[in-house]
Amino acid sequence: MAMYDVIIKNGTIVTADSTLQGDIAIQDGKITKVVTDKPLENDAAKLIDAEGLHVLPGLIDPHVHFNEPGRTEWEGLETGSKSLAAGGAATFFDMPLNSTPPVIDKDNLNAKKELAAEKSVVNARFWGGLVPGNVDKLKDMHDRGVIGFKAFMPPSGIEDFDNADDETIFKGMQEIASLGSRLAVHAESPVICEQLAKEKQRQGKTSARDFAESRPIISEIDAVKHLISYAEATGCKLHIVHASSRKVVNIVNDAQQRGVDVTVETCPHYLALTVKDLEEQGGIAKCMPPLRDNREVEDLWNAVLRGDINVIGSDHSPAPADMKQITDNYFEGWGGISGAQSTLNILLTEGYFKRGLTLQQLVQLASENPAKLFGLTSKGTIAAGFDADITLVDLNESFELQKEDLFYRHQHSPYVGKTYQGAVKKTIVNGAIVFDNGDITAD
Ligand SMILES: NC(=O)NC(NC(N)=O)C(=O)[O-]
Ligand SMILES: [Zn+2]
Ligand SMILES: [Zn+2]
Repeated sequence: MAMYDVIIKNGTIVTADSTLQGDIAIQDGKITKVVTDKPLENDAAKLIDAEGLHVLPGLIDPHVHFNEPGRTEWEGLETGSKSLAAGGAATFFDMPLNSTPPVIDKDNLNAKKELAAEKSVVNARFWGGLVPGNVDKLKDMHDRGVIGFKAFMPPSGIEDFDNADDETIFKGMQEIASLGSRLAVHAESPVICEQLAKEKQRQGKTSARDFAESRPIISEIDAVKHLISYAEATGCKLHIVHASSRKVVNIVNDAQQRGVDVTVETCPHYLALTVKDLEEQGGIAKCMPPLRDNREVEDLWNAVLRGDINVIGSDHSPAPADMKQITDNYFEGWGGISGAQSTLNILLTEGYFKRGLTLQQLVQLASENPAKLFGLTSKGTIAAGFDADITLVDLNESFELQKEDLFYRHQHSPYVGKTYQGAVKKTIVNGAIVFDNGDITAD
């Protein structure tokens, strides 16, 4: 009998605190040893030669919509989780909406948990939904392990997940504060967005730019300020998802300075795409909040580089191709980008290679921070005692993303055709190799 299940030999091991050459031993799904001063004896059932590769903690994607049960023709836990594995992620937090029924009570949560246990090739955790009328259901979901709660200020686009009015958000925050949990919010002002959208459409202005202008940055700022006031009044921990602009991040950072427990996420698409991509690629690049201009992209990168952003979520919100087709009216067509497989590629190519993001910063943002923020005490780094969630990357390999490379149910993404530097070679989840050189190898 070999001493270990797996040994990863001689890779460059990156954590938020260090970058060291060494060996990793894995037993029963856990990292049992990390040795950087001498080689480990080759006493394992499986030896992985990581010479020339970088070894990162598996990414944690805090924001995906996998749509199962009820809308698996849009994605599904199997295809969604395979795409994450192919992109180097070992864990996801699934949003409560776009699955039907949505996760707004314990029974729906249990149903989704069971499906994920059966179908996901990576670790799954869940957000619970806060919608009008379900404040008294939050505790049950909290007791069953949701990562936090999620509400929408503007309409969500899904008829069984209503947006939360102020009273729901306030009462919800009081309850969530008493549970010690966190409320994540899609923060765009429903008033500003609705009025501007009406005006645009009345004038027959429905281009990509018109759509983007109908959901301006100020609408995010207004919503975030409002939510921060509620967080201060109730003591509820707050999380702003998919901030599209540095200006939004600044509002969060100011509140953090005052001691408010508010955190902020941005997404790869706000760091890699602009409204020009929406004009050129059409519906495939439509999302809410919309893509901004180039200056916003650079400003947002500066926030990332300074450590002013807490986490990166893909906000993978897929839909079938026909729902993403827009001919001339950008107010129609599904809002949501397919991107879960590309997060690490974008952070490496746009961040590490182009803008000086260090690998340690990358690991902190994409792994350690989400683990710490959401209480995953055995994840987020590579150290003895932690779960063996590990991603092997070859920084010397570049590739052009092809449709056929995508594991999504619908093989489309605004990143297809783009060239990335740095390729995921293996993804290990709880000690098992689930992605290996282009193939899913999970049972
Ligand atoms: N119903 C959705 O999945 N919406 C999502 N859509 C986006 N971001 O365009 C989101 O997270 O708001
Ligand atoms: Zn959202
Ligand atoms: Zn989302």
